[in-house]
Amino acid sequence: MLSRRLVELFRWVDPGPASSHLVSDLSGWWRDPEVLATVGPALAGLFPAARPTVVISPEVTGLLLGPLVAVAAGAGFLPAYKDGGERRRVGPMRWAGTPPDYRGRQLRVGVDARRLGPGDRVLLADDWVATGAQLDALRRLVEDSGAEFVGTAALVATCPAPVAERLRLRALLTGEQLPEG
Ligand SMILES: O=P(O)(O)OC[C@H]1O[C@H](OP(=O)(O)OP(=O)(O)O)[C@H](O)[C@@H]1O
Repeated sequence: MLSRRLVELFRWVDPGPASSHLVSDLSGWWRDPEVLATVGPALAGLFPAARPTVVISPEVTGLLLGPLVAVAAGAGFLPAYKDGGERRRVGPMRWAGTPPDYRGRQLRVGVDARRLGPGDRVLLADDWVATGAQLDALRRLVEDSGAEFVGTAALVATCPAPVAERLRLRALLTGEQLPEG
């Protein structure tokens, strides 16, 4: 079963003396053929009747995970970028600001404005919802675009309950199911 496999392959790692805390290492998930084959259908399956037209996920991990979910859901994929990144953008962007995320960063996240609008049904997807700051900004961005927000599918959810409610969050794992950091 996928959630058990995710727990088995999950690690906390010490990034070195510059850091005061352990960080999650999800590389075992992406390296595992079984996880890679099943993670998209599992997340899309959390919203079986949603019929999204597009899945949106924030860079960088979202660029890997989002398309797997989109293929399984029969939807397209729209990447969300963080402002200030290296990537060159073509066309107008639609941006939204975040409150401090799990690293204390206040970011702007954005998507290609031409690729989202009324008539779209949007499923957000991500690996880990910590504070929910990034996804909550994307939820607002989606609603401001005139598209319909259908919910959020994630592998791990550790965010506060009110945020989870706003995001209509469904996740495969809670923080308690992972080993202690
Ligand atoms: O709930 P939040 O506090 O908003 O944080 C969760 C987000 O942070 C992580 O990505 P990160 O920005 O570290 O980028 P990465 O995908 O490159 O690891 C994670 O993949 C989520 O996208």
